[in-house]
Amino acid sequence: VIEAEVRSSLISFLRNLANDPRVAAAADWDVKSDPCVDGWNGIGCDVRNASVTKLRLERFNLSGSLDMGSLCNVPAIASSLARLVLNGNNLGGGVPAQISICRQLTHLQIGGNKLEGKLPDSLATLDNLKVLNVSYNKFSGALPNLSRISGLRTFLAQDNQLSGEIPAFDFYNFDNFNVSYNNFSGQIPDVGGYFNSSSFVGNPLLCGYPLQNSCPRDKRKGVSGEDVIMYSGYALLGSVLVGAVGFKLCRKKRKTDNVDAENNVSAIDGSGSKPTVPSSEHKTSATRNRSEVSATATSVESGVVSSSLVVVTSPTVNGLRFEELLQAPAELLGRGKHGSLYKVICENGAMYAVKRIKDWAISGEDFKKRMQRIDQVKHPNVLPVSAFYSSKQEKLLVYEFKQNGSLFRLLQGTQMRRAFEWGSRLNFAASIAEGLATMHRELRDISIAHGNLKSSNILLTKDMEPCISEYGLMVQYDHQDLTPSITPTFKPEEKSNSSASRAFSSDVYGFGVILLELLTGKMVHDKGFDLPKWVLSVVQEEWTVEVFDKSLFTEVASEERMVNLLQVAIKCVNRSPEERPSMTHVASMIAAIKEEEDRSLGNEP
Ligand SMILES: Nc1ncnc2c1ncn2[C@@H]1O[C@H](COP(=O)(O)OP(=O)(O)OP(=O)(O)O)[C@@H](O)[C@H]1O
Repeated sequence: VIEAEVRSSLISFLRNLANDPRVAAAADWDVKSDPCVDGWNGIGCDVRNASVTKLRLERFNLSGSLDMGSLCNVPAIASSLARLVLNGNNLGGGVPAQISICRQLTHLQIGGNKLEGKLPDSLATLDNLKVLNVSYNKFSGALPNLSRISGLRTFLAQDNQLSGEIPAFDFYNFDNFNVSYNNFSGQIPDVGGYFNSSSFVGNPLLCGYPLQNSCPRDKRKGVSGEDVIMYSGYALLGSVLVGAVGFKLCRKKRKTDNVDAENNVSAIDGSGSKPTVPSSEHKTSATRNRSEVSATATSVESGVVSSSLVVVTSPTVNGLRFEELLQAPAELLGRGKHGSLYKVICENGAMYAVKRIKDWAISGEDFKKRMQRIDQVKHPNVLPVSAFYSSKQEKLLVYEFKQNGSLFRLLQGTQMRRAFEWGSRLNFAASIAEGLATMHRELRDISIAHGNLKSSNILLTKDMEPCISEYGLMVQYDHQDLTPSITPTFKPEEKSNSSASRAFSSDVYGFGVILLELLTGKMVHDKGFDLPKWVLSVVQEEWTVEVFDKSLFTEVASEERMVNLLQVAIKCVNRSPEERPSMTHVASMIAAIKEEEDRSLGNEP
């Protein structure tokens, strides 16, 4: 039964929306009845949790306004409402900023109304949004920085009076995109060939590909980049380093036994202003294979000087300076359960991905040892950490930024009929297995597994080779301590006698899921979809061929080897961790399949 507060807020929202008592009455919105049990018109529920998840009133003759406050200020609604669909009515007024309190919204569809004013900036904080349709309204002004919503797949804003520049969207992620017939200006961000001019026409001041009119030369640069910088400027380190007014980067002696990151707690809190950073010279030795440098932060409050950043020098990060990292604009790329990821562009053009993990209960010394041990194992299919930083509250891990994205994105593109052929998929499987097997072998003695293996953590190098990122960032399940720090939601319940072997077999499970994604073209990230379960049910019905990605059959792919790889995947996702093979075994099974594939290709006329 839906609680009274929810019912009365819904009634208030719906009555404002309808602006006509007859519509409200006809829709059975009655505070004395239950929206889920008595089936109010337009309301969708999750009956098990007694919560309202959808509000769908398309072409319902509504002529009122959006009173988002009465809806979203009720926590029980804000935490459950995923879809608000009001297309094709006569709604007027604006979109109130309180809409962002409804944090679970995945679909906001308010196209074909008479809504007006500026779209609130708070819209850009709706991190779960996948579909946003504001088309055919009277919206004006600049768009909020919607490019920060990494999961956005559909953005429809055609036929409004929107102006300003188009945010630097990553068009790769979009299934639908349309901003035609508005007043947008400036250069169109790189659409990467995913959308044609029909998505942009009818904006006289817009220029560049895919429109015919090229941009004036001096305006070409930095338009969309500035947007990103404006939004994100200093977001990363500004928020990390409040309270610290002076930073000095100093070269330290090679021995780093005095690096005690726990000391610098006082220099750090989580609020948000920009630190002042006096310039200082620092160069790492290019001749040394591995050197360590630490940056020093001084807290005004405490006067404590403390070490912070450890740069693990490699050819790609030689010369990386902490101060440069601090000053570089940072763009938020993702905010997961366990940390946020930022893209940082240094002055020299070098790009880094900085992972910020909060509340990892590991001592600074242990963290440092852990990172250094991981760094000692080198494999071409594993992305090394370039630098790391530790305080009691948070850890920062700096990686090279990989512009070609992740396997997750590659597979998503495949769902949109972009080619990813069988041979490459098999190579991916073999390379990831090799990389993971090496890491497992070398780090088994100190029990460091990956901990969060999934296709978005498999990045693509510039040669489109896969590399495993974020190895070992997750605290392991300690047997005594029953707080599982990281367990991807798709994993089955596991009962293992050793936390270490549990972590390694979890990686094998994660790898099995990646294999299934490669083979089926379906993504495990889709909420509520249990890919291993689905595959097993199909295979048990002896419809094995049905599981494979249809696009694989357009080429001469060996069905036999696909089935062999599927069998490896099924072994990996065994619900019992003890039954799963080791990664070394998995890698050798896949290598054998690959050899067979190569032989068969060689034998072909
Ligand atoms: N070094 C990198 N270079 C380029 N893109 C990266 C890099 N590291 C991660 N990404 C991408 O940035 C996005 C956000 O990363 P993030 O790690 O926050 O997401 P996630 O893997 O879904 O979450 P989590 O790892 O916290 O479970 C992902 O799409 C990921 O593929």
